[in-house]
Amino acid sequence: MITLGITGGIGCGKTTICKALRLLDIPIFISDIEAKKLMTFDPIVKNKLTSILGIEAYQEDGNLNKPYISNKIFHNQEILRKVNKVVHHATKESFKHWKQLQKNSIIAYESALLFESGSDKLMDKVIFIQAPLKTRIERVMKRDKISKEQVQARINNQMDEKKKEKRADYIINNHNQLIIPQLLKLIDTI
Ligand SMILES: CC(C)(COP(=O)(O)OP(=O)(O)OC[C@H]1O[C@@H](n2cnc3c(N)ncnc32)[C@H](O)[C@@H]1O)[C@@H](O)C(=O)NCCC(=O)NCCS
Ligand SMILES: Nc1ncnc2c1ncn2[C@@H]1O[C@H](COP(=O)(O)OP(=O)(O)OP(=O)(O)O)[C@@H](O)[C@H]1O
Repeated sequence: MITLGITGGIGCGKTTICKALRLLDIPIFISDIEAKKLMTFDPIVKNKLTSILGIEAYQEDGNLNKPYISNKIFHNQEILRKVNKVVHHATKESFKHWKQLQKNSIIAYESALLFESGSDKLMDKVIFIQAPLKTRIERVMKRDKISKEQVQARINNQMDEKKKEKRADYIINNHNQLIIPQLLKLIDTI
C-alpha cells in the first residue's frame, strides 16, 4: 500500500484535487475534518483544548467557536503550538487506525499542515498542490467570505511555500493546467 500526502498552501486546491482523486477510487483521509471531529467530540481532546483556550472555545451547543479559536491561535504562537500539539497528535493516531482498515493499493492523506505537523513522516510520497499566492488569497476570500488580512494571518502561521515544494516528491499545477490528466499521469508513475 502506498500512502500519498496531499499538501499545499491555503486555497491552493487540496480539497478540489481530493475530489478528483476520489473519482479515481482513491480513499482519502481529510485531516482537517478528522481534527474538527476530534476537537468537537473526543472528551480527552476537548478537555485539553478547554484548558488551553478557555471554555469560550466551545459554543453552548458544543460546536467549535471557530472565530474565537482562530483569533486566539493565529495571533499567539505559544497557544498555537499547544493547540497544534494536542490536535495533530490525536489526528495522526486516528489516521493510523483508519489506514489499518483500508484495502486499496493507493490511499491519501490531505493536510494543509502535513510538514508542520510531522505527518509527512507517515507518507510514502508527498504531492504539493501549486497555485500563485495572489490566486490563493482571492480564492479563500471568496470561499470563506473573509478579508485579505485574515487570510494573511493564517499564511503567516504556515511553513514557507518554497520549503514545502522542495520537500515534495510531486507537484500538481492547479492554476493553469487541467487537474485530471496530471493526476492520471502521476498515478501511472506511482
Ligand atoms: C481555527 C479553526 C477553528 C478554523 O476553522 P475554519 O473551519 O474556519 O477554517 P479551516 O479549519 O478550514 O482552516 C482554514 C485554513 O487555515 C489554516 N490553518 C488551520 N489550522 C492551522 C494551524 N494550526 N496552523 C496554521 N494554519 C492553520 C489552513 O490553511 C487551513 O486550511 C481550525 O482551523 C482549527 O481548529 N485549527 C487548529 C487545529 C488544526 O491545526 N487543524 C488543522 C488540521 S490537522
Ligand atoms: N483550478 C481551479 N480553478 C478555479 N477555482 C478553483 C480551482 N481549484 C480550486 N478552486 C476554488 O478555490 C477555492 C479553494 O480551493 P480548495 O478549497 O480546494 O483549497 P484548499 O487548498 O483545500 O483550501 P484550504 O487550505 O483553505 O483548506 C475553492 O472555492 C475552490 O472551488
